[in-house]
Amino acid sequence: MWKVTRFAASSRSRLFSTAIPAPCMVHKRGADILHDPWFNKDTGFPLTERDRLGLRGLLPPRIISFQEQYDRFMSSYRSLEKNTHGQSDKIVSLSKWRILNRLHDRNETLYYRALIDNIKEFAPIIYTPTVGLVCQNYCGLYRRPRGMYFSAKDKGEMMSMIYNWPAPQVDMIVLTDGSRILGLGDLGVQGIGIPVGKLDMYVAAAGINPQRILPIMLDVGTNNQKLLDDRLYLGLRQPRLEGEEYLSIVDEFMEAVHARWPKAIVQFEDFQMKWAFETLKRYRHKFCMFNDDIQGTAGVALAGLLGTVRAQGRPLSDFAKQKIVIVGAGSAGLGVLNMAVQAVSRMSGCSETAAKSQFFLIDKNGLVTTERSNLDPAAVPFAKNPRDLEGLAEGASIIEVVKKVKPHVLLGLSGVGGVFNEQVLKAMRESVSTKPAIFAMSNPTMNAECTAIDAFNHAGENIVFASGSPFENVDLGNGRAGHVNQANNMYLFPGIGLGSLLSGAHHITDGMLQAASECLASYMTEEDIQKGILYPSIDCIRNVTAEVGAAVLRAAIAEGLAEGHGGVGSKELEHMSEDDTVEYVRGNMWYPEYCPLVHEK
Ligand SMILES: NC(=O)C1=CN([C@@H]2O[C@H](COP(=O)(O)OP(=O)(O)OC[C@H]3O[C@@H](n4cnc5c(N)ncnc54)[C@H](O)[C@@H]3O)[C@@H](O)[C@H]2O)C=CC1
Ligand SMILES: CC(=O)C(=O)O
Ligand SMILES: [Mg+2]
Repeated sequence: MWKVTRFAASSRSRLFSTAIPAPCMVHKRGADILHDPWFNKDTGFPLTERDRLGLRGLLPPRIISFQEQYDRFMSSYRSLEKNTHGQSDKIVSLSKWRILNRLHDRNETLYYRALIDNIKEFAPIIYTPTVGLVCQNYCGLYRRPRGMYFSAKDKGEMMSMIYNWPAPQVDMIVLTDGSRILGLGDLGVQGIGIPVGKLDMYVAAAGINPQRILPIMLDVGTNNQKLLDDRLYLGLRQPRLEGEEYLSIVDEFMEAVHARWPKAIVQFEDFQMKWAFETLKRYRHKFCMFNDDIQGTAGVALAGLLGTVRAQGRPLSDFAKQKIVIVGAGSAGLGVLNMAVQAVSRMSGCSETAAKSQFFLIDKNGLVTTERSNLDPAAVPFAKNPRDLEGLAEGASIIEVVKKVKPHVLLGLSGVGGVFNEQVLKAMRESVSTKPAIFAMSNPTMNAECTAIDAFNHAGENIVFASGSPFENVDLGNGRAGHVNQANNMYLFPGIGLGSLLSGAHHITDGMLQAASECLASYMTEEDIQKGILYPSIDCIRNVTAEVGAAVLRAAIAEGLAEGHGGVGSKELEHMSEDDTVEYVRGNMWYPEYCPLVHEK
């Protein structure tokens, strides 16, 4: 099941091709085209197109090639880096975000080419950690809308509103209600930055056509008093809707989307825990949707946990013997626990009840046991019976649990920066593992449970380390480096979305998600794993996504759910070999290059 294969190292930097891409129909002319980032080529419009589209005289006469436009942009970006040198991280990051965002607003083809070719450098700006800062400062940064906003005041109108979106077809939607943005809490309407950033990753990693993506903010109010008091706040100034009132808004939105684009995939993102689980249960058998924080995160964490077993030089079946402490019993932590327990049970043949014995769950009130009152129903199955705890009591602290359990893995999804303090990290030196693993998965960087430097300094140089937001590798002296992995759901959600889309399945099953995780787990070579490298470099993300997408597609075919997509039917899918499926997925990835524009009245 867990085959180890090596795929082409990088899909980066495709050459600037000379083949002429297929033409693209445009319903506009003249200045309207220049103001539409989907079609705009700025100074790149050739003369024939300037004539055909009524652009003559609206642009400076010299025609600049795509390559030259790209070089100009990168050179402005490098100048900005030089000019902001020495300023605070916040100023530098926001300046970088602004210059990228301006390009995004102006010319999407050039923007996505720059993003794809520099993904390692730009992902931390358009995605975590800078996207968190952007959300926090959204009202001040706001210049023009991106995506759609459905608010509680739109009740009864959503079925017609959805037709206000100008694109005829939408394939991928990322939806948030802004209630738990990264580890930053309730940011209300300002959370729209997250769907925008996630969909940028969809375009860059999965090659979803940017004309077919739709970021959505469902504004049902906010409980963030600071925002409610802020006169610049752009969202509804009311407390969040609760209960049936809340669900009726989400129901109406989901029906509206489904009515216009029945095949679109909807990714739920950064919902507070109660609604994350409730909406997943409510919609997963009715619509083609998934919750990235619960399901995408689980798959990435499981791949990393299995990599950790391999890094210890042990067979994968030893996963069933690993003691794992999970700090954070929210949507992400419980998602990981659910998937990990299922994997243990599957791999060892034991019941899920038996499989749970190796996991220890800690939340803000400490170790979760059956003695806890008012425990969230989603956490109940993982509460420990105090009889099995050999001295650990309900509510035991992280340090108490780590000292007693001596876990192989300490995994944080608490949203609390620094909870893996010096004492906790030092206690990991007593781990029963020769290569203990520390996963500080909370985002953004400030909310990571510990820094990479602290982890290697305090827990020892033999650890395996992963964080949700990027850290530099750690210099261990004598030319040695402590490798920092980025355990982030970005390695899976683009492939889950793309594979599901191409399968034409009506819903996303556990089997499809498991296939995604297994594919990621088997991506790394033994040699990399021995160096503590659990995940591929983000430079390879397009390749990873093609593999993951194909794995999801094959799982849908195996389950008899694949109905096909865009003229490729279920029979054709069934007859594809494994390699054909990967090529089929790859062949469906959009790549940014200027296509000839043809005006259609
Ligand atoms: N790396 C990745 O791919 C992902 C990372 N995350 C990150 O995980 C974090 C949590 O996300 P959710 O589970 O959705 O949030 P959540 O709000 O649903 O859950 C947070 C959990 O942490 C617990 N907690 C809070 N303070 C604690 C403390 N001092 N000690 C121990 N536990 C504590 C809470 O009781 C709760 O169980 C966020 O920072 C988010 O950015 C989430 C999804 C993916
Ligand atoms: C990565 C992600 O989805 C989160 O931190 O919520
Ligand atoms: Mg998230």
